[in-house]
Amino acid sequence: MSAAKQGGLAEVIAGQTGISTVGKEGKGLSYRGYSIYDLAQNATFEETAYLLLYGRLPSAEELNAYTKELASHRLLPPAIYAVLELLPGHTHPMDVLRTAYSALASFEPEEEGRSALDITNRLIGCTSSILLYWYHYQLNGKRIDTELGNGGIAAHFLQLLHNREPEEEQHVKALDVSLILYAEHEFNASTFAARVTASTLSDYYSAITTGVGTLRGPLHGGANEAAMELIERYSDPDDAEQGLLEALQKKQLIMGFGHRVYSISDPRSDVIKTWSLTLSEQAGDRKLYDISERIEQVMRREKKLFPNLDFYSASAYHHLGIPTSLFTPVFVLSRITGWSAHILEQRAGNRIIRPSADYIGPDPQVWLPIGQR
Ligand SMILES: CC(=O)SCCNC(=O)CCNC(=O)[C@H](O)C(C)(C)COP(=O)(O)OP(=O)(O)OC[C@H]1O[C@@H](n2cnc3c(N)ncnc32)[C@H](O)[C@@H]1OP(=O)(O)O
Ligand SMILES: O=C([O-])CC(=O)C(=O)O
Repeated sequence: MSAAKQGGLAEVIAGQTGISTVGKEGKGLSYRGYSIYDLAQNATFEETAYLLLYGRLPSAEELNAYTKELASHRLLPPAIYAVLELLPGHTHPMDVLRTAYSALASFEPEEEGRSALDITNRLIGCTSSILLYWYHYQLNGKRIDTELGNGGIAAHFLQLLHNREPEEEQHVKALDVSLILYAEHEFNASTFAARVTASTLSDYYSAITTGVGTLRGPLHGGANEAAMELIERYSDPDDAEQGLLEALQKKQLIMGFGHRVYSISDPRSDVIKTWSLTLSEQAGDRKLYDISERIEQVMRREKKLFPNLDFYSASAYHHLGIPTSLFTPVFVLSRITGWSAHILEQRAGNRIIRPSADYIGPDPQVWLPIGQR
């Protein structure tokens, strides 16, 4: 490894987990032993959340009760709606989520007989309410009813976003699959950061807001928004190829490509790519998909790099009518499950996470009184 490539805890085993594995060669992604492909094909997001949080698949009765429980959390305390109304329209929606979670901590703290699991379910259930109440209020001063809709998390999100019941069952399914794919990924940066916070015996909300803040960066969850900005820059695939070659010549990072663990492909990318194509064809508009595919070809040819989950999520979300600034918050809606499972696992076998550093600073110095410096 070159000197420049040191750091970032690359390939360091930083602990144990029973929640998910990306496999030894980074291609066998599974949650609690279930392949991501089986889950994306057969499960719902609620079923996946249950699996991650309770450690096993639910029975039909348990799933029904759990889905209802999550739906019972859509109403927020009046003070939270008031806080959301105070946040200006230029606030990044990730800041909105972080702030609302923090505010909720003072109204529904962990200490008052609420377990971390209770709060997890509360946050999964009310995240769309937080995000879309703020979004509509800032966009057109409208105070939406956040309890609307009978469906699960994906249907609720789309209903609040578009102010109507989702017309296309395929749209709900596509978002549901995306939430499954985004739910959990071992010791990624935001999960690891949340575990560090949990390891100090801090409260659950602090660990979750740590996760939100860490996910926001474009090298991690923020890459889905950056990927959309990239794709939208180009008028057609040839334009994209030319633009990309110029960007690579300038040594620019192409967001939505590469991965710390995977070296050949991200197993989640094929699944979301298929959905991106389905949604594009359904919309009768393949422009973004075709541009994305050309970018993928150029990245493979020029850099031997492959799209990660964030890349085709961008065009898929676009066809679901999700504004780009809400892409990373949708990632949060899903990843709360993974973060929470890890916070619980960390607490169950806790030892404070505190690595050591290799000191490369100055040799011991002679103290100079302030007047002599
Ligand atoms: C759901 C998720 O969070 S997935 C990750 C989302 N993030 C992104 O898509 C951001 C773009 N990708 C990246 O920045 C990186 O690939 C990361 C952050 C995902 C992984 O980082 P690292 O493991 O540190 O990758 P590393 O820097 O070692 O990459 C190896 C080489 O490939 C290059 N490279 C890696 N990704 C990219 C990229 N997206 N565009 C251009 N070059 C890249 C690096 O510059 C480096 O080149 P060098 O050896 O000449 O310096
Ligand atoms: O694992 C990582 O480093 C990033 C990632 O793909 C995720 O968090 O889903």
